Amino acid sequence: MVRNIFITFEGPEGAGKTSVLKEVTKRLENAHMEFLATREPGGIRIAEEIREIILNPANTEMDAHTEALLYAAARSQHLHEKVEPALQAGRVVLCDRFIDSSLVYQGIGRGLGVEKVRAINEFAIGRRMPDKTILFDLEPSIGLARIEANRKNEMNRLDVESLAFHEKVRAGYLQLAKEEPERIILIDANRPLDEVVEEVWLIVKSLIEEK
Ligand SMILES: Nc1ncnc2c1ncn2[C@@H]1O[C@H](COP(=O)(O)OP(=O)(O)OP(=O)(O)O)[C@@H](O)[C@H]1O
Ligand SMILES: Cc1cn([C@H]2C[C@H](O)[C@@H](COP(=O)(O)O)O2)c(=O)[nH]c1=O
Repeated sequence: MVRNIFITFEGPEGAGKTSVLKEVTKRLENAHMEFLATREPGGIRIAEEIREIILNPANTEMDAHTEALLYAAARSQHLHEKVEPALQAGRVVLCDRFIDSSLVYQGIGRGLGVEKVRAINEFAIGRRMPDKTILFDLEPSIGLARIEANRKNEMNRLDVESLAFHEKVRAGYLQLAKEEPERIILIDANRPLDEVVEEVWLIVKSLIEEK
């Protein structure tokens, strides 16, 4: 049975997207589901190399336009090389971040404007949008504290932005969720990890079953 569905995980830093994706992946494996779990920026060699450049804390001189274009370039390559083929093969695709991250981090956080950032992304990805997006909502101070508390988590060039930047990002996500309630499912990420995993698993399972 073809179950191609494109689901993205979005949210501010430390909201738990990566941790939850890992657990959901295990459950999909146990259910013998054909799926691809991937991330942005990255997921393939070229995009991982672009990721290194964007997130390197030493690259302090990077202009906001350059940053937006690099994210869009990584997204284009990742989409065409990995995501589209998986969807065409009938797989469930789960992706840790996608276009909404650019709309809020570059469009709102950096102040480039959502519509300008959307336009360069339309060039990068055409009409492809996620079927559903799970938005992990969390106060940025809590997410950043989670990252800092775990010494294994390195702070990247975006993590070290001011709290005010991260608060704009969160507000941007909540605004997007208001504008697109059909696509964006808002969840409260300020709960114990196992509770969040359970909720997200039920959402993913029902989306796949509805397909
Ligand atoms: N619900 C939770 N409660 C407490 N700690 C959590 C929870 N979810 C994740 N964490 C911890 O917070 C840190 C960040 O989690 P994770 O990497 O999953 O977040 P993320 O949303 O992917 O962050 P980023 O976008 O910055 O990569 C990790 O140390 C993780 O163990
Ligand atoms: C896709 C995308 C990401 N970002 C930011 C968000 C995070 O700070 C980093 C990615 O790190 P993570 O640990 O994998 O979450 O990049 C962005 O600003 N714009 C984007 O399009």
